[in-house]
Amino acid sequence: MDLLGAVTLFLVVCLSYLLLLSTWRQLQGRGKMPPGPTPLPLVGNLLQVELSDMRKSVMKLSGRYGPVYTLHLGPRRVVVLCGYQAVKEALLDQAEDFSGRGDQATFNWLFEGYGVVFSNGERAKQLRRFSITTLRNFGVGKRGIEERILEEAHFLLEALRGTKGLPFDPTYFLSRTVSNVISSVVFGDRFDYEDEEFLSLLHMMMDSFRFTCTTWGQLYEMFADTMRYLPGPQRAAFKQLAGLEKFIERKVKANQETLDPNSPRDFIDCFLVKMQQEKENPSSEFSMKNIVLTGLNVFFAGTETVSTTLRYGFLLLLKYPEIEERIYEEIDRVIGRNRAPSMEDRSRMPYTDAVIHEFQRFCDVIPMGLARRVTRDTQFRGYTIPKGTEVYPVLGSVLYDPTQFSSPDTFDPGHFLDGNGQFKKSNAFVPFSIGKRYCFGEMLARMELFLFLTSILQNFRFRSPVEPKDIDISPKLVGFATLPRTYEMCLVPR
Ligand code: HEM
Repeated sequence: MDLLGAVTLFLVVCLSYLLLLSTWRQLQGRGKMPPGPTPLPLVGNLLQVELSDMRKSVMKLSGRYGPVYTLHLGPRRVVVLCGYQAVKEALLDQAEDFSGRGDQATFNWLFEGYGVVFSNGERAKQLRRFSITTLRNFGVGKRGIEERILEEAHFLLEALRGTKGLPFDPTYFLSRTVSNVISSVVFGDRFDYEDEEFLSLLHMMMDSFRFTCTTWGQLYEMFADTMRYLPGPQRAAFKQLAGLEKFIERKVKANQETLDPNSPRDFIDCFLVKMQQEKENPSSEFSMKNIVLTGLNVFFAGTETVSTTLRYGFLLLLKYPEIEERIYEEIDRVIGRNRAPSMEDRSRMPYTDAVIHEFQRFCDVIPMGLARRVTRDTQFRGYTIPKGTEVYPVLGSVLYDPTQFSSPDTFDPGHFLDGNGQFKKSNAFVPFSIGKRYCFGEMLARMELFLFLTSILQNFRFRSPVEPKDIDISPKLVGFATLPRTYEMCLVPR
């Protein structure tokens, strides 16, 4: 055998060994893990999923392997939970076991386990408790924030009047407005709609969020360890996240310089005060890194989710003008034209409430949920899931569960109405997830959705520049989030 032959043989033997080792490792850890498609070495189940629509893929696989199964996203082994029953049994009935946080690879590039959303254990407990209390102290879930939302609605209506009935893309109208509500809490003030820095922050949030929904973003979920060092669209997302981090760092510094511990102005001030109070406590999680990343978590989570829901919801109303018509009737009957809407009106507006619930169900903004992790070796439905294993509670599979909703693929507010036209709750309404790590922005989000929608429809009628029958309400991207197609609309004063 010549030298070339010997080298080739050596390489083939090495490669085969590596492939066998990788397969053996993947299979070995399985024990009594839930069943699932057999993974290939290195790439896992890459060939069994459609990266352009992970929600569809994971739901299809559940048809074959059942509501609880194991999936290999490249080298990442996750347990997938599909359907109302499985998600509820895990996240509610075994809440403590499933209370850990899993990875979201794009965001992990920046967060690395810090900040309230992506932390685990004691850090997550301290940051979550603090964040909930502080938001409440700034009026979230109470009258205080309602006034702030209505004030912001006023600015929005003003800006919308400026469109003068001409077609416009509502994306930034909505994100500026929504973002200003959470900005008032986190930074103590709203931004002017024309503020260049504000617009660039919104772009950074929107673009990095969008990246997580693309095929490339899903590929990154699988091969982040390698791809993070390679060129590609992921680098633009990192740059946007870094830009957001820098902005919050500057805000924290400015607050530090002018802090009066006796009268905290915003979330950041409260965190700074807590840092001072706990500076002698070695197990305190109130650190510089956590203030910046928690501030960014709340700012980001409070912006993209609500504005995407409204944007998708408006498209649905353009498609179904008869539904819009019924909301007008309810607004005119309950609120009238001479005063602003209030949260007290909601219980007397079952149809509007049902439409908003149906927006959230149909839009399925976070379709795969935010990955969880089991906090200890966990017995679940006869399987053993080892401590630390990641879990995907597929919220979309609950929101579209045919055992819970009569016609899940149809946009129908009737899913939330009883025979008398009264609002009907559903346990499968889980866009904010459930259990120990459920979204604590839920109250705020629901107030914003109701007050912004009713304020706009009290003043304007929607018109679509294209025929309703030609409007495509299927999503443009489905990945970490579900995003609607880009569209234009016109507003006619009522
Ligand atoms: C339509 C609006 C919203 C939707 C659909 C939504 C959805 C979600 C979902 C699915 C999770 C994961 C929960 C889990 O793992 O169980 C979550 C977590 C979270 N959300 Fe929201 N969210 C919305 C609005 C907001 C708002 C307005 C805020 C601002 C306060 C916010 C802040 C958070 C935070 C901080 C977490 C992490 C909680 C934790 O890890 O303990 N969200 N959200």
